[in-house]
Amino acid sequence: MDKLRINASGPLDGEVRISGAKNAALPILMAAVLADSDVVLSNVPELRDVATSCRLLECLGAQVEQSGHKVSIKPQGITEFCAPYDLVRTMRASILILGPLLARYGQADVSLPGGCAIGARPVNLHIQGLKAMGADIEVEDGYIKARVEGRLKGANIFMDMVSVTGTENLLMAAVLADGETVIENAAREPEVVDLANCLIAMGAIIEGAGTDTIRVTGVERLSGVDYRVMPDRIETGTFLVAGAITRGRVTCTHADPGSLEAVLSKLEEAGAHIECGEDWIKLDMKGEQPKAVSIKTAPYPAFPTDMQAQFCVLNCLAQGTATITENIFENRFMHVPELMRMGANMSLEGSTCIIEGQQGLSSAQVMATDLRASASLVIAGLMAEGDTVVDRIYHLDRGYEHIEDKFQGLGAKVERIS
Ligand SMILES: CC(=O)N[C@H]1[C@@H](OP(=O)(O)OP(=O)(O)OC[C@H]2O[C@@H](n3ccc(=O)[nH]c3=O)[C@H](O)[C@@H]2O)O[C@H](CO)[C@@H](O)[C@@H]1O
Ligand SMILES: C=C(OP(=O)(O)O)C(=O)O
Repeated sequence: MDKLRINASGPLDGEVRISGAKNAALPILMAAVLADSDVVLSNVPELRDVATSCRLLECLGAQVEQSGHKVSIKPQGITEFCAPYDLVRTMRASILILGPLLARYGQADVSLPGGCAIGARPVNLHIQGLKAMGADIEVEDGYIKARVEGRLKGANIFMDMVSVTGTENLLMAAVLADGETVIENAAREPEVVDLANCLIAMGAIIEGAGTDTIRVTGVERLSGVDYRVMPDRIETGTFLVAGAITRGRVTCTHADPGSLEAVLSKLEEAGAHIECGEDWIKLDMKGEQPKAVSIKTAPYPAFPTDMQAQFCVLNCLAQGTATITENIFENRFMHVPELMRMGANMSLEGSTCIIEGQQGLSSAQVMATDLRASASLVIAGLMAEGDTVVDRIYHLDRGYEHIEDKFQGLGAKVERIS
């Protein structure tokens, strides 16, 4: 099994090209099921989750060709409607196939995704919303079995909690439903907006994406599309934090500064000098140690839970003491004990982590437990004397494209070992 070996690297310096967003690419790949002609996507990151999504589409009968960052999908041949356990268990976002299959073909059997390292992650809101649109749904033998006679019906849906994939699933179901659907308390994440833009380019009628009320007027058919996936704001944030903790200078190109306001404002509070252009962000610490910053995660536009682990590391290496409160997932501090093994001064009180900053960390063999926890251990290794070895990096390969090459391009000592 692959591992990453990281050594103390001095200030990072240089440019890194940001890839397409995993969390936008995955729903958009699933949306191809809704089209009645070819869908061609560009800026799709080469990630394990993307490969899994392509396998899932093929398993349904679609023809999928992947060449670099381009994925072409011919959805016309879909004749199977089951997302099997073997695929779903490796990627929770497989649940995003439920809405499109049901809306387009009236049936879907999707293995129930299990709990995972960061929390239980139920899908009750996805199921309730689809039921409100007229679907019959049973959970049997570990599968969500959904059926509808004819088209789904437009409905008014109030989501009890803000759910990103829940909003996306219901949005993809609503675009082919009969009549108007209103999704209230919808997620406002930029990836929801990217999906909505792609659906609109396919012929869907959607208003309000990016606000908490999305209105959809269902249409009878959607056509294929050529669509470019938005830049990955979490990958961008991860490289900026790596620049900040190493007191370096990092420019992210092909990025989307508008999707990162909460993160950039916390980096500025930490003492970073930030400059943005239309599609680039430059961070310069001018050789200074960052200052500790307190954070509370919450749905967009507030601070993203997917950047929480990386900011834990920033605080471990900052001047002062700060608290980080995780409000989205009940078990998303799995990186804390690993960082403590590297000498970090941290303690947990319920959903809050209290962190006292210091100048450096010590190396250790550490284990990645989930995607962003893994990223946090890699950046921690950049400020630890000796070899830090991060095990179980298949989590990282789910969400970061060529991570070791990108870090090497910034002067970091990060290498993949078998
Ligand atoms: C593929 C993708 O886009 N993944 C992102 C998505 O995950 P995902 O869409 O799975 O996360 P949600 O926004 O749904 O989860 C938010 C909260 O709602 C709860 N919940 C959700 C659905 C439901 O039916 N019932 C329920 O109780 C969850 O347990 C969690 O506590 O948003 C998360 C929150 O920004 C990010 O960390 C993930 O990177
Ligand atoms: C939790 C994440 O992803 P997923 O929802 O795909 O598990 C993430 O991207 O940090």
